[in-house]
Amino acid sequence: MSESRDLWQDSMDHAVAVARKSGEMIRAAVQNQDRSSLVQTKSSAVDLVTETDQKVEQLIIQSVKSKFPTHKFIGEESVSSGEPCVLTSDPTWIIDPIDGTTNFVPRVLGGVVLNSDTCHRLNARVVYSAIEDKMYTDAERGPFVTGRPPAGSSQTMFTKRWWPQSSAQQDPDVVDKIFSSLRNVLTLLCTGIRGAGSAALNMCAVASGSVELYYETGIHVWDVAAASVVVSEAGGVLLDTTGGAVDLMSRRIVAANNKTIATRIIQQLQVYSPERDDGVTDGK
Ligand SMILES: O=P([O-])([O-])O[C@@H]1[C@H](O)[C@H](O)[C@@H](O)[C@H](O)[C@H]1O
Ligand SMILES: [Mg+2]
Ligand SMILES: [Mg+2]
Repeated sequence: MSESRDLWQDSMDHAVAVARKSGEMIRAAVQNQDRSSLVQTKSSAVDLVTETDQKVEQLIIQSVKSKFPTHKFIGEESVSSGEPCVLTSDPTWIIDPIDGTTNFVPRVLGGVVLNSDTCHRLNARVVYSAIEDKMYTDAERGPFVTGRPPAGSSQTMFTKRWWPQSSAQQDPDVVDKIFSSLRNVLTLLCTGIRGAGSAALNMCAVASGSVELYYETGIHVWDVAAASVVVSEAGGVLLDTTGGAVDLMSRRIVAANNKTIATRIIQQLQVYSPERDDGVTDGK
């Protein structure tokens, strides 16, 4: 085994182990009737964080630091507390301790509370649906081949549901663009629309072939970093909502079963551009 393969395997093993520990913490919090009293807000009154999000992120960071002291981090709650959101060429763990906090708070569960993390540059990644106890780690096994054609199939009709999603928006112009895009795509033949309340789980649904498409603007790098690797490895397609190559810091993403489906939807979308996660403004 090469040195980089060893590091990849070590990182994957560690990510899986710490995701399982995080899952125990999340499930214990779900049993705790009082946890909604620990909810705070971040960038706006509808941007929620709980004590569990913060504790899980610290658990992951401390655990990874003790195993890989030189690795870097981009964590949702750390960035929210003022840490930089910068991707360098160093191995970097991109952490979303709970993806789907707005479901976690009122205990609307059903598999939408999860932990995702990824070690950028090694492509080690884990998306763990803590409530379902389902680990999305390997495109060759597990949930990806349970009788459904996975992403990457040649199916080009919308025979299944597809999942657009939007986080809360305060800007009426942006809301107009969201509804206009939705009106355009609803006129295409599809069997229905859904949203799990978790960007990462929506993308894993594309990877596993449960749905054909997911798109969203306003997500952050930690919402989609790990799941992007899962989609790619399952043979799916990732693009920017502009039709260009996906840029994880741009906060825009389309994940689809194949390029034909992605392109048909992109033609219907009205593009808007939230402030990038890395703060870069030059022409993007
Ligand atoms: O805040 P969080 O629960 O980690 O992540 C959110 C979820 O993925 C949600 O589905 C998506 O619509 C938001 O854009 C994300 O920010
Ligand atoms: Mg998230
Ligand atoms: Mg989160």
